[in-house]
Amino acid sequence: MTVRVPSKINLHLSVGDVRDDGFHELVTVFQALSLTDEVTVAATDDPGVEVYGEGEGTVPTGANNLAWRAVQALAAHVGKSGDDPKVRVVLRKGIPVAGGMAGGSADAAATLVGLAALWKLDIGRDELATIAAKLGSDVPFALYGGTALGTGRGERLVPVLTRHTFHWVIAFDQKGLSTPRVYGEIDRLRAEGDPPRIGSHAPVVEALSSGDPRQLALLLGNDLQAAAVSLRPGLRRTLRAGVNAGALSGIVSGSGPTCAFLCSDAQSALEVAAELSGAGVCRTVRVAHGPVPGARVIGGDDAPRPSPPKVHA
Ligand SMILES: C[C@@](CO)(OP(=O)(O)O)[C@H](O)COP(=O)(O)OP(=O)(O)OC[C@H]1O[C@@H](n2ccc(N)nc2=O)[C@H](O)[C@@H]1O
Ligand SMILES: Nc1ncnc2c1ncn2[C@@H]1O[C@H](COP(=O)(O)OP(=O)(O)O)[C@@H](O)[C@H]1O
Repeated sequence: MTVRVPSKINLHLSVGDVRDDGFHELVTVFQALSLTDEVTVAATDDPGVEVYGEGEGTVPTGANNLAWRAVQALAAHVGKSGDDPKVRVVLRKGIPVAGGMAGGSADAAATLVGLAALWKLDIGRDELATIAAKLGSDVPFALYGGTALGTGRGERLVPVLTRHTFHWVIAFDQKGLSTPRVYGEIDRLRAEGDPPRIGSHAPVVEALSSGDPRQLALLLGNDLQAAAVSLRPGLRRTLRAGVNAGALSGIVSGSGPTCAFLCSDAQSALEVAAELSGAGVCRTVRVAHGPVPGARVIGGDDAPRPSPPKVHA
């Protein structure tokens, strides 16, 4: 069973204070993008995880892989527990690792959807979302996709109306940034001074319903950007280079270090991507559009072997 699953960016990421459980209270607007991973789950006598593409050779393939944690969580939920569920998970990754685009969360969500189909479970997306939330704050969104307002630690979702397909250029950095480290850095910056905080999400939601990328471009905001830039100062140059290349605006995606640039249309995105590639400020440049749907089965037992993730335009 093969599942395609989107990455995400946060069009708006407002980070509140740290809670007693160590998580920060968030108000965020997620958008799912066409930069995807593909996850195949199959019954096997040789259980485990294989990783190809982004992160091949560095992403853990053992019990720490979020996809494997999803296998165990779903097995426990449906009473199939055993030490080692007899499942093989193959990840074909197009989403940058530790990039702030929720690739690990995407793989966990895809594994839940793929296994539910493989095991022919009578289980809805909302029930999967309760399991997903225990695996990580961003996992439920990868199940639903689209554009959504996230609250709590990001796991409580309501859909947001969008009237437009938005076109993005995505700049991958040389190496990833750890999410807890970036949250720690924003706490440190706030303890030392008072970095500006982004305002309400309401104007972003309005811009999404109007569908005007120019209006949306003025409103993109991320409270974690200051922390990501503090840990990775070169991101300032990347953000400038995207705008100089013709993007309407640029933002650090979630906890970074990936940068996302909003463009006026598909043609402009191709031009910005070409120019940014030549600027020497990042490892890889991709174009993507959003919103796209959440994790969905694209191939079953009888289907032809799926092609690798389509990450180029
Ligand atoms: C920042 C965001 C924005 O969407 O995504 P990424 O940029 O990492 O993809 C998320 O909040 C990341 O969500 P996710 O990566 O699922 O985080 P989790 O596994 O739940 O938590 C990892 C760690 O991040 C910190 N964390 C996460 C979520 C939150 N609301 N407050 C936090 O402080 C905590 O230190 C936690 O231990
Ligand atoms: N399936 C997976 N894909 C990517 N990373 C994973 C996976 N499972 C576990 N990890 C670990 O989680 C960390 C964060 O991964 P990722 O979800 O890609 O980043 P982010 O939280 O920035 O969006 C990685 O550094 C990696 O060690």
